[in-house]
Amino acid sequence: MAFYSRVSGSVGMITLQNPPVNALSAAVRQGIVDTMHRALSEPEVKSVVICGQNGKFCGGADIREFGATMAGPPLVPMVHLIEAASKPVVAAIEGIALGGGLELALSCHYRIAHSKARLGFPEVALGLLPGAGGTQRLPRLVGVPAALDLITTGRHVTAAEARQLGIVDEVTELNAVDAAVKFAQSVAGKSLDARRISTYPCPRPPDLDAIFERAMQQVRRSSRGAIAPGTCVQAVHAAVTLPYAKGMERERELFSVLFNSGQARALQYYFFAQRAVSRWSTANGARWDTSKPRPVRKAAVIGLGTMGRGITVSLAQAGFTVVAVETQEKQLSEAKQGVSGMLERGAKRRGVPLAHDKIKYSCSVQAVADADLVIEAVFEDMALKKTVFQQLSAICKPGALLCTNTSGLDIDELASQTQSPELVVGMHFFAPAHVMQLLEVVYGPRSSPEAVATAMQVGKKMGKVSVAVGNCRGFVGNRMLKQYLEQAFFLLEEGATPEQVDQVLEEFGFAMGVFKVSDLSGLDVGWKVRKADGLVSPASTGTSARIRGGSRYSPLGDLLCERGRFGQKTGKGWYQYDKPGGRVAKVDPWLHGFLEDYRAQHGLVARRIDHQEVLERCLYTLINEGFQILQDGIAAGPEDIDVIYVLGYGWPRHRGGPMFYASQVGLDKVVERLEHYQQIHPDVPGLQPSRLLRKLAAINNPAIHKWREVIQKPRSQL
Ligand SMILES: CCC/C=C/C(=O)SCCNC(=O)CCNC(=O)[C@H](O)C(C)(C)COP(=O)([O-])OP(=O)([O-])OC[C@H]1O[C@@H](n2cnc3c(N)ncnc32)[C@H](O)[C@@H]1OP(=O)([O-])[O-]
Repeated sequence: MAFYSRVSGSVGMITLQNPPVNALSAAVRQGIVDTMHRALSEPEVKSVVICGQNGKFCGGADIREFGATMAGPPLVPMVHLIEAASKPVVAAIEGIALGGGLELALSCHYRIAHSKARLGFPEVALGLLPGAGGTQRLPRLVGVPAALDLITTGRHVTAAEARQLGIVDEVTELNAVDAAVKFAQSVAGKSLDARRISTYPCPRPPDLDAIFERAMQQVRRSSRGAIAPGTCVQAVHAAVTLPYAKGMERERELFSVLFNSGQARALQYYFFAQRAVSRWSTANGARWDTSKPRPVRKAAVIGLGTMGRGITVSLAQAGFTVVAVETQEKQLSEAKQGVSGMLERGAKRRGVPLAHDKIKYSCSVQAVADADLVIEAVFEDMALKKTVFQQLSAICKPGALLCTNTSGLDIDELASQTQSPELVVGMHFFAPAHVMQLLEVVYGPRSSPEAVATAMQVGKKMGKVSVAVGNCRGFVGNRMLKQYLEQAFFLLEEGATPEQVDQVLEEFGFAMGVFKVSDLSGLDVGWKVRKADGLVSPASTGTSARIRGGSRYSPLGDLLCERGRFGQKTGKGWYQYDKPGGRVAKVDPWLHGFLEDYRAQHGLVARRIDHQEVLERCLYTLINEGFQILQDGIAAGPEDIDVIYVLGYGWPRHRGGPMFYASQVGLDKVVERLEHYQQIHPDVPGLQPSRLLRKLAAINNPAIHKWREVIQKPRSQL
C-alpha cells in the first residue's frame, strides 16, 4: 500500500510500503493513485514527495503478480496521472529505483537520489521491456545511445552515473527524503511545462540508423536467442520515430508480445529459483532456518593451481584473511604472482581497494593451524586428497571446517580420514573460481547442519550463489553432464560431426557446444578421471572396445588423448586451432577422417542425424539424470538443478534451466522420446526414464512448483 502524510505544512508525502523492496503490487498502485488524488485536492499542499519505506524507493512491478490476473489500477495511467499533476512531484530515491520503480520516478517532475542508490531497467533479465513508458521517456531524457545501453543490458547505475546521464537532478549524501522535501518546497508554484519528460522531443543524432543497427548487432551477439533485448531496441526506436502517444502504443504492443512469451515465464521462474536456493534443506532434514553458521574470519587454501588461486582471490576480495599454501617453492612464487595480477585486475575493474594484505603465503601446511575454514584444492586424486585430509585433521584447531574443492569425488571417504567427519563438506567452485558465480556445497552423510550452514554463508560472502547438494559421484552438475557428454560421443559414432552437434546446442542457446567446451577445458581432465575409474581399457580381452560394465561406452575421447589432442592447450582436439592455446575453433578434416576410420573399424555405418535427435538425446538424457538426482534426494528441488545448470554450465537462462525446460516441453513427451531412443539403443542406461520422471508424467505434468510434493524424501542417512 501507500501511506499519505503531510510534512512541513505544505508537502504531501506518499510513502510506498510493500516489504522487502516496495514492489508495485495492486495495493501499492491503488495507494499511489488514491494518495495522489488526495494531495492534488488539498489546497494547503503545494508540492508532493514520493518515497519508499525502509530506505528503498521501489524495486519495480511486483513480479509475483505476473502469473495472476491483473488487479488494481494499471501502471501506465498511474504514471500519467503523476506526470500530469498540477503540483510538482519529487521522487526521493533511496536504495533502489528499478524497473517500474524507475518509471515511477521518471513520471515525477524531479528526482533526488541518495549517493548509495542504484537505478536501472532490469526488465530485460525477466524477458520484458520497461512497459510503463520507460522506453519512451528514457531516450527523451538521456538520448538514444545511453537509453539503448541501459534498457538492453538491464545494468544498474550508481546515483553518480545517473546524475551524469541526467536521470536525477540532485545527489545527496544526507537523508534523501529530507532533501526531497526541501527541494519540493523550493519548487512549489513553479511552472511544470519543462518538467514533463513525455513532452520532450526525442533527440535524433545524425547517425541514428547506424546506432540502431549497431545496437541490434550487439544484442544478437550477446543474447543467444533471447528475444527481449532485440524487442527493447525496437521499442526505443519507436520513441525516435513516433510521437509520444503512438510510441506508447507501440511499447504496449511489444510489451504484450514479451509478457506472453515462454521466455518471460522461464526468466521469471529463474529469478525466484535463484533466490529459493538460499533456503536450502538436506536429505537428513537440516534446514537453512534452523542451522546456525559458525563465524569464519580466517580461511586457508591448500594447493595454488588454477582453482586454488581463484578461490584465494575470491576469499580475499570478500574480506577474509587467507593463508595460501603451496608446498613447492617454485609453484608458490608463481602462484603469488598469478594471484597478485588477478587481484590488481579485479581491483581496477571493480574500483575497490587491493586485497594483497589479506593473504599470507606459505610452503607449509602447518600454517593453516589456526584457520576457521580450510579449502583443499589439490590435484583431483583421491589418494592425494586423503593424505591432505589426514594432515589437516592432525594440524587444524578443533572446530575448523575442512572443505574440499573436488568436482566429484566421495566427500564421505575424505571425511573418514579425519577425527571430525561432521566438519567436512565439499565446496565445489567452477573455473575461473574468482569469476564464476556458482558454488556447489556438498554435504556428506555425516556433515553437520552447522558445517553446511557455514559453507553456504561463506559462499554468500564470496558473492557466490551457493546450492546445497548431496554426496554422489559428480554431485549434481557433473553427474548430469556425464550423460550429456556420453550422448554427444555416441552421436559422433553414429554419423554426426562435432560441429554439427555444437551448432544444434548453440542454436538452442548454449554459448558453446559440448565439443568446444571440451576443447576449452581440456580433454585430458576427463581422461584422467576415466583412467582412475578403470574405464579407459576394456575390462578383459575379448570384451568389445565399446562396452564397459555391460553398457555402451565410447572410447573416442580416450583415443584423441592418446594422440596428444587435449584441446585448445595443444592446438588440437575436437577442432583444430592455429596454435597451442589458440581460441578460434576450426573444422578439422583430420578428425572427420579419424571418425570414418573408427566407424569402419567397429562396423558402424554413418547415418544422417537430424537436429531434433541431437537435441533430444543430449538434453533429455541430462534431464533424465536430473530426475534421478531428485529421486535420490541429492538435490532438494528442481530449482537447485536449474540454478546449477544456468550458472555453472551455460544453460541458456531464457530457457529457465533443464528441469524448467522439461516442464515446458511436457514430461510425457520427454518420457515418450526417451523410450523411443531406448528401444533403438537398449545398451544405454541413461535413456531409461527415471521412476520419478515417469511418475510425474503419469499424473498429468504437474506445475514445476508442485514437484516437491511428489518427490519422496529419502530416509535420513544420519
Ligand atoms: C508494465 C510493467 C513494466 C514494469 C516491469 C517491472 O518493473 S519488472 C520488475 C523490475 N524489477 C526488477 O527486476 C528488480 C528485481 N529485484 C532485484 O534485482 C533484487 O531483488 C534487488 C536488487 C531489488 C534486491 O536485491 P537483494 O539481494 O537485496 O535481495 P533479493 O534479490 O534476495 O530480494 C529480496 C526479496 O525481494 C523479492 N523481490 C525483489 N524484487 C521483487 C519484485 N520486483 N517483485 C517481487 N518480489 C521481489 C525477492 O524475490 C526476495 O524475496 P524472498 O526470496 O526473500 O522471498
